[in-house]
Formats: sequence, C-alpha cells, structure tokens
Amino acid sequence: MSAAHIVVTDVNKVFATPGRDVVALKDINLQIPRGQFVCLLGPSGCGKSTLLNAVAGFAPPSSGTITADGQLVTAPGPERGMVFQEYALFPWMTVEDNVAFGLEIKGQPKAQIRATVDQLLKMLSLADFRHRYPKDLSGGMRQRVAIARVLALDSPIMLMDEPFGALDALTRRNLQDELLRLWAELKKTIIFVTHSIEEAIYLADRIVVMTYRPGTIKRDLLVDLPRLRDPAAAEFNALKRELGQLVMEEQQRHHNDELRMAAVD
Ligand SMILES: Nc1ncnc2c1ncn2[C@@H]1O[C@H](COP(=O)(O)OP(=O)(O)OP(=O)(O)O)[C@@H](O)[C@H]1O
Repeated sequence: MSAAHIVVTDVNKVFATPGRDVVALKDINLQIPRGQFVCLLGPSGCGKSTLLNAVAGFAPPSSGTITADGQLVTAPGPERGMVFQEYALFPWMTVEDNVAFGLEIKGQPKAQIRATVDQLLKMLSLADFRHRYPKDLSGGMRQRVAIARVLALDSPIMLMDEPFGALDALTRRNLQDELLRLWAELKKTIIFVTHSIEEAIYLADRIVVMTYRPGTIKRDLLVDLPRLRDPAAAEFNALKRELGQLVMEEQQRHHNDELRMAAVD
C-alpha cells in the first residue's frame, strides 16, 4: 500500500460530445500525502472539477485508478467529504438539522449527534444561527454550514470545488482563514479547486497547475511560505507572477479554442 493518502495513477477522462471527443484529463499522476493542502489551479475548462469529481467517486475516470486511504475509489465514500460552490444545503432544514443530517443517516445516537453539532456550530461561529433556514443566511454563512456538515462526518479527506467562488472578497478571506485554522487543527487532507491564483498561494502547501484540453499537469510546486501569508509580501508576489504566466498561457489556449469553435459554427 502506498504511503500517500490519495494516489492518482495514469488517469484519463474522455467525454464523448457530438462532433468530437473532449479529453478532459490526460495522464494524470498525483500522490498526495496525508494532511497536505493541495490546490488545483487553472482557467475554466482545464479539468479541475473533472479530476475532483473522479477523486470524489462521482464520475469515474475513463482509464487509470484512484485510491484514497489505500482503497480503490469506485463510488463516493465516507472518507471523502465534498464541499461545492453552490452550498448544497437542504432549504427545508434549519442550520442545525443540515449539520446533523449525515450523522442521522449514519444512525448515531441522538445525544452524540447533539454534542458534535454543538461543537461544530461553535467552531464555525454558527451557534446563534442554529434555528435559521438557509434562505435567511448570507452566502458566507451558508458556506460555513456546508463546511460544518462535511466536518460532522469527520472525513479525513475534504474535496472542495471553488467553495468560496461566489463570495465577496472580505467574506472569502474570512472563510479562507477559518479553513486554514480548521485544517491545522483537524489535520485533514484537502484538495481545493480554484481559478484564483491568489487564493491558491494563500491556502496551499502545494499547487497543481493544469493545462486546458487536454487537461494535464503543467506544474506541480510546493509553496514554502509561512502562514498566515501576506499577499503584499515580495515572495507572494513573485510566485503570483510566475503562476500568472502559466495560467495565462492556458487561458489563451481556451480563448483560441473558443474562437476556433465559433468559426466552425
Ligand atoms: N459532462 C460533460 N460532457 C462533455 N464535456 C464535459 C463534461 N464535463 C466537462 N466537460 C468538458 O471537460 C473539460 C473539463 O471540464 P471541467 O469542468 O473539469 O473544467 P474546470 O477546470 O473545472 O472548469 P470550471 O472552472 O469552468 O468548472 C471542459 O472542456 C468541459 O467542457
């Protein structure tokens, strides 16, 4: 068994679409150690979500294998919690019921559920909002509930697909800091999808930059800056420039592809 927590081996994913096959992932190999915070970075369409969904077990690869905790991934599993950009909360349930939901499905005793929910609501500054419904919360609050709900299941792996993409800058920074605090405390392995270079540098131990069609790994680098990171610091900006160049090349390829497609239409 590999020592890595998540192992992606020779993964390819092809979507058959009318007129042409889209190679969303090509020859992806990744070994993610336990507790590492990895950001998948790249412009729209480079396969970040496809890779995350494959690790989540929602959409298996066309070829290749993925293991998590040493087990072959063939379907979603309790060791992999997923947080989406759209909060995916149950609108008819209160905050506390949303957080408790997964534990009730697991059949945990009521007192134990209550204790876990209380602890998580406190941890995520939601205790005063426990009886509210999602529609009565701000976007940032809703995303806190979504994170609390995944943490309730105590999955060692958290998969996050642009979770803060819809939030304003200040709320986003607050939640990034909150996530870093939780990660340091709970020692989860995190794969976090973003197209924000700054977000990736602010959060990650490691940034995997992907290419646009076919989705391959363009650069895989470790971010060796102390936390909490200062986006105004020289090292931060040097890395931002370097990654900006890489992402821009892929954005350009995306743009050229769109122009080509428009010409065909
Ligand atoms: N179900 C599907 N059918 C056909 N093509 C798909 C499907 N899902 C994704 N694709 C294509 O696969 C490629 C990768 O898509 P994916 O959503 O993984 O990219 P992404 O990097 O996550 O982009 P975004 O940030 O826009 O979500 C894109 O070119 C996309 O059009």
